[in-house]
Amino acid sequence: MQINSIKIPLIELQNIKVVFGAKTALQNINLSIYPNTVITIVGPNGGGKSTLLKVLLKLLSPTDGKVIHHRDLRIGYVPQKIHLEQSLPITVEKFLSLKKGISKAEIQDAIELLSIKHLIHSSMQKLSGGEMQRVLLARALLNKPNLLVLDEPMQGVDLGGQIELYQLIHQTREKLNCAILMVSHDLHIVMADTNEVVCINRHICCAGSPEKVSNDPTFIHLFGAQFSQNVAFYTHHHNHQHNMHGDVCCIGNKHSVQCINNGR
Ligand SMILES: Nc1ncnc2c1ncn2[C@@H]1O[C@H](COP(=O)(O)OP(=O)(O)OP(=O)(O)O)[C@@H](O)[C@H]1O
Repeated sequence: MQINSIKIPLIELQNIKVVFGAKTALQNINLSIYPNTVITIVGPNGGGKSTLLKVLLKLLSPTDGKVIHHRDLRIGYVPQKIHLEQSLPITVEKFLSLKKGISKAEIQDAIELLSIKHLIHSSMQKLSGGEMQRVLLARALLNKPNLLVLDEPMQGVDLGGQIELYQLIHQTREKLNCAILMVSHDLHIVMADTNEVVCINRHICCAGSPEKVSNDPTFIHLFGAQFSQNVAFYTHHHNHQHNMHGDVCCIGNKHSVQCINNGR
């Protein structure tokens, strides 16, 4: 059975609770991830985001609750960072070929999709933050995932690189038609293409569209009113607006003062 119906989740979390010793890291977590959707998980440090990813990926068994993976689920996972042995240099090409059961053609496809051909002979240990993220993304795509899980993909990447990397993630999603689940602090960059934001602080504090969440008092309390306004601004989806005379006054993300005022 194809899981292209919006009704069948790729992953379902039911009443998840995770306790570490005396500490409750997560409780009452109910979450469904549907095909072709983009979910961004936000929350304060120590709020349980990484723990939630581990539970989702079945790397950690919850203390209580159920994790249901659809049988056709194929996950591509981009971790926050990987540990590389400095004394054992490995090229990008070799690193990508370590994944079992993957053909040379599939590696080639991923290299082209992520535009990393110029890096294939480079040592993994010498890549910049942005280059490393591209390589990790290429590796995650090798098994043609229908769910891409990204744990803070913009960490260690400079601002210009972040926008470029995010565009690559966006293109990848369009090409593979996959769902994306991402933990990110860079809401102003990722929000525009996010269908749902889930704000976690041990439990789900608020969830919904970026517009809805950025106006939620809990979100404003956690992230501040100014930040919340920026998020609302970046979630403005139209690629143009008209002024009172009917002329187009902004295109893409480039807004003139006039159109911002008109938009309010
Ligand atoms: N293996 C563990 N043993 C004990 N406590 C843990 C363990 N893993 C996580 N914790 C605790 O659970 C809480 C949630 O941690 P988690 O790493 O999931 O938060 P986070 O939202 O990802 O944080 P950050 O934004 O700082 O990465 C923290 O208080 C953390 O100290």
